[in-house]
Amino acid sequence: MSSTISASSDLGVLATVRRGLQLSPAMVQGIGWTLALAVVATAGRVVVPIVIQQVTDNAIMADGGPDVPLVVRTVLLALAGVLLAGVATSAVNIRLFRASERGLAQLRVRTFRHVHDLSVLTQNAERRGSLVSRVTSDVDTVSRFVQFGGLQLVLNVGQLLVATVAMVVYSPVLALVVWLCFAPMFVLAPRAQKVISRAYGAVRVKVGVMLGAISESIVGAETIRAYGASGRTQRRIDDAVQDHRADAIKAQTFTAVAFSTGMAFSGLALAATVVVGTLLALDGHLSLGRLLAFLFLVQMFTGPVQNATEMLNELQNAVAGWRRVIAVLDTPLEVTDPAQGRAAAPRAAGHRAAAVEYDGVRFAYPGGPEVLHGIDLHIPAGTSVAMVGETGSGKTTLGKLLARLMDPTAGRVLLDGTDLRELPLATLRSRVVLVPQEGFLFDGTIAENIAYGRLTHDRAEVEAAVAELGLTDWLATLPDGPDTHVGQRGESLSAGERQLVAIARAYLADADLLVLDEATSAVDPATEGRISAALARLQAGRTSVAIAHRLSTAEAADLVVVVDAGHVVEVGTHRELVARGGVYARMYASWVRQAH
Ligand SMILES: Nc1ncnc2c1ncn2[C@@H]1O[C@H](COP(=O)(O)OP(=O)(O)OP(=O)(O)O)[C@@H](O)[C@H]1O
Repeated sequence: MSSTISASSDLGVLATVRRGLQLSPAMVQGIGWTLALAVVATAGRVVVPIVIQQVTDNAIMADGGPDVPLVVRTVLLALAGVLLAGVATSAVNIRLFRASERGLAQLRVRTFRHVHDLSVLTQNAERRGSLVSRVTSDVDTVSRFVQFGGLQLVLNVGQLLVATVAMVVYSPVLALVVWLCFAPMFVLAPRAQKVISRAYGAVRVKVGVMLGAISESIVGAETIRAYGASGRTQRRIDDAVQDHRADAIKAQTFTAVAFSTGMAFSGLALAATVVVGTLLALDGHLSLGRLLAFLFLVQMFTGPVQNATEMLNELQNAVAGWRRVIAVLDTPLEVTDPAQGRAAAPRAAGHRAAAVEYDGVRFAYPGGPEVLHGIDLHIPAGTSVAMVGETGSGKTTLGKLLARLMDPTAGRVLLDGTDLRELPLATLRSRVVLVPQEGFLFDGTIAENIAYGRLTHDRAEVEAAVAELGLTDWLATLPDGPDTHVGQRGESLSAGERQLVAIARAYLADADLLVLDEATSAVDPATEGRISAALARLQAGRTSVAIAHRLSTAEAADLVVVVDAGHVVEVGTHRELVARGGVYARMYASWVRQAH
């Protein structure tokens, strides 16, 4: 059964951060030094209040009148402290940037590889645009936090601690007053954090939906136009954008409320300090210098508390992003490499045909009914097979199982007696090649697209393959020959030309077993002739299973397999099956009637 990717992992905030950091170890490399530098940077910030206190109490208010040399000495010392703090701050910045970029690159690569390895079923279940958003925008929210918010968090926590220590040293009573003013916030903050966290989680999900809708409308632009569905598509995108907007505003509103609440508490703390501090000073419990220094310290204290809401905002966003990335990484791979991971068997020079066996194969698409009901079928090595049957009978599903794009829900598919699940994927991919109806062409030249079959850069190999398939003349008719650009997804080529490129690509891949999903698009007779000839050469000496849409393919095949409603109902040569007068004979008779 295919697993679908959950919208978001349900790990708690701390667990998410811990897991996120484990996934990008480079992010925390050298963090000890960075934290040590951060301590220096924050300690430097407390220099100014201390200087104010020292200068006021010991120099300006000195018993024998102002002591100017002491002022100069203290200020110079302070200057050195502030400079050191400045250098430490920029070092922290640079180190955090470098580490986070390295870590995020690890995360992107890891997530992308995982997405790539997920079975086609899982990828289908999750809208592709949404997957793209996880590798891009979700990782970016993590990056924003790690690079900016993370630094602020480190510095602010340090500043909070340093300010608290200095306040306690100067006046424990006033320090208590400040803490009491903020006490309600410390109680409220975790609750606010939960609400904000949920709100940002919803925003991340909506970003995925929005990107999904937009990318689908771009990929399917032709169909949308052809069916005059622009209005409907536009409405779907508009709705997705509006949904995202509504959720983003909600999340931002929560953040704004939290921020202004923080401001109110800060104002309260400052006012209380002025009142209580003045009373203490009047009673002679607090010097003027200490009172002045304290006012600065309160600012140092409130700064981080106010920033905390902003950081909380970024942290929430990052945690939401991290959770969605983690959910992708936690989706189990279905089509896994065999646990023992034997190295790919060295390829014998030249190809050799492979025997295929379906052994009690059953299959159901995720959440759907069973579509294959116990298939038993033996295909001898070197046979060309045509699978025929009504639309929806299960032919393509049988082909996909053979290329192990997914695994059967029960039973086994064997290649030369080995269960496909036990073959290292590298071996499987080199031995079995699926030629889909519409082979995906990448933006590049024809030669590059053919070379994709073997990831070769050897032009001679490509040209030899083209020649062996009898396509040299055809290629010469194109504007730039093999260097003709195919455009995005091959849109500058005709459907027939795209098929020829796909055939040449498969030929170069030199597999032992070919799974051909026959194209249904009609092409002109000349191209049709070329395709048939090239296909015949491609199939020669190999085992091939064609999902046939034309009975002419079945006529030419060694073996015809008739699939009906998820069962194999007839197997034999074309002649045998016509003579048997069963399902195939009826299909053939009706095809002959239509064709003539
Ligand atoms: N990705 C999918 N998710 C869910 N159900 C699917 C999926 N692909 C195919 N099916 C269902 O599985 C059944 C078999 O489909 P399959 O594509 O194998 O048929 P087919 O014989 O190849 O049809 P056609 O000749 O039209 O290509 C159908 O009922 C189809 O609706």
